[in-house]
Amino acid sequence: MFGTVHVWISSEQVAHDLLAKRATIYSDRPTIPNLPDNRTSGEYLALLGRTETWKRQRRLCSHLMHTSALSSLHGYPSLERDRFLHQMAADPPSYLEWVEQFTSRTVSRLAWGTPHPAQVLRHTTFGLLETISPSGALPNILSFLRHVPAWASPWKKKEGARKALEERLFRANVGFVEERVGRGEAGGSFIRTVMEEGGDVDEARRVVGLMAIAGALTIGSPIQSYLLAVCHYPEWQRKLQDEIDGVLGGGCPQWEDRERLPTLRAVVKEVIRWRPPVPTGIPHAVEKDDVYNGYFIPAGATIHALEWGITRDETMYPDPEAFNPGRWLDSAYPTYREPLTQYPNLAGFSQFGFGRRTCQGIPIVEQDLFLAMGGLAWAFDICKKRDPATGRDMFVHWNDYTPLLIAKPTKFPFDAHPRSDDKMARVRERYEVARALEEREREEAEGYEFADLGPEGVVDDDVSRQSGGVFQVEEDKGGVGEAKQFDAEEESDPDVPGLLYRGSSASSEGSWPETEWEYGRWGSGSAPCVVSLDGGVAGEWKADGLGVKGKHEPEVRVLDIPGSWRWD
Ligand code: HEM
Repeated sequence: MFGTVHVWISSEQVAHDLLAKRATIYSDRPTIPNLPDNRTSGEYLALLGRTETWKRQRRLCSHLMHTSALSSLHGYPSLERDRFLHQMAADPPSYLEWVEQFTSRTVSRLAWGTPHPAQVLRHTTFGLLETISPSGALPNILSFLRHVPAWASPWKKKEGARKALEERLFRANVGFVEERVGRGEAGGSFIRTVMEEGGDVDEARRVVGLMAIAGALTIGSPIQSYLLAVCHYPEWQRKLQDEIDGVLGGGCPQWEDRERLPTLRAVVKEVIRWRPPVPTGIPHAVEKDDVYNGYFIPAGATIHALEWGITRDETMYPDPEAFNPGRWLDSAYPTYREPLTQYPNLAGFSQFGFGRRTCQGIPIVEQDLFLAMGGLAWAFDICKKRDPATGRDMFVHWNDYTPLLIAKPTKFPFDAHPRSDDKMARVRERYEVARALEEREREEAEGYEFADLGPEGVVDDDVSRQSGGVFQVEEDKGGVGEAKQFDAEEESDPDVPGLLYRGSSASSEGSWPETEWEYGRWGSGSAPCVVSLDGGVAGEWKADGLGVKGKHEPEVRVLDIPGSWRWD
């Protein structure tokens, strides 16, 4: 393809033979045309070539993950899960937002001991995903476009602005931990561990940043796929609920219960198999000419372990299109393994890659997914939504996923019926604990400048925008919304992407928490966003790939428009 040889592997055995057994030559990464220094810059460990920097960074990443796993990830996933269940109970249609808040807040806590950077992290991470995905930026397909000079390249401008913001975010986060360590108030985090051990904080800033990036957007995919799976396979939701109720006698699954909940672990693993979060894998590169089964593979070829294909192998996964956690629990299946107190688990699963480049985040993935899916099954009966007009189930797609490197199901309708009043009372109780902590954390962070990102960690500026203004909006949410300050930015260059609006809103009657909003103008997102001016609809567009970052998918009425702001 345009002068590069690509090798696609859709068999786990072949992937293992090449990428693991011949790891000495198959552990490099290819150059990403739209991020041409990815192999050398030391910014993103997962994208580095097989260099000394990669080896050092991978060792550090592995050490931090191990240390954190030993302390059960400081209980952060469980704390955020309780908040997540509460959000889901309050407003199920906004599940995309709640899922992403759950994953990005959890990983922010793990990385820096605070959830505060989560919103900006989501923003910068999504941008990086676009930068490196084949479908996210044209130079990744038409590689000669990488030679377009920076001033003329919309991709370079966009990436430059994104990177600058990310850099400021990561520096600010590390500064925050430093300050808190100095005061003896820092919660457990990867960065704190490095500081306590006298490690290289400068390098750790990048490694921990990459770990946060890796966790912020990936884990949401299987949580959303779980919701999709139980809409199509309600019998597995029932089996899961039977196990949870039978074993825990009404309690909500905690990480300590994992040995006793094999069905829950099987559901977690099967969701990942059924809908691989990284369906095309992250490519390796081969450093020397090689021959395998009569095929010549030239040095420099890009090697893709096609995770999707691997999960469709009928010898390993009979009836592969079916969502069937039973394949991990019943000795009649080739994937069954004993003892069930330990298996199934995610260690060594093909979906996390091969050889020396395997994923380092499995302890986080495993705990986040166990708690999130276990909590959802414990609290809700998820089912297809009934159309009030026809009385029929509304359409839920089967496999309509987003096109970037990390694939997620596009939005679909469902109902989340609370399973009992008692459970909802417990959700509220546990949320109160999480909320009290959040209040304290908000106060702590108040005096701290998170890279000038604003008191709520909202993106404050972006070089891709060229002028700005401030105006007021009122949101349409059953008449109980409080109008809040909104920042709007005009973009004079329609080809330069960026946020058009951002701001925050809160209910004046306490019916929903303060939330942040971001609206974009173009991109691949699917949430429609309507903006009206002076009561009339002035424009309608899809929110950018970030989706609508607030809790609502509202109509926004602009009340006051500054002279500098122009509709275009
Ligand atoms: C559902 C969630 C996740 C999935 C499906 C996933 C999957 C993957 C895959 C397929 C690779 C490439 C492996 C290869 O090249 O052979 C990878 C690499 C990596 N992952 Fe994950 N990952 C997930 C979450 C995480 C999390 C939470 C972290 C946080 C620490 C993480 C850290 C990494 C790192 C550091 C690498 C690069 C390793 C290297 O290049 O040496 N991942 N992951």
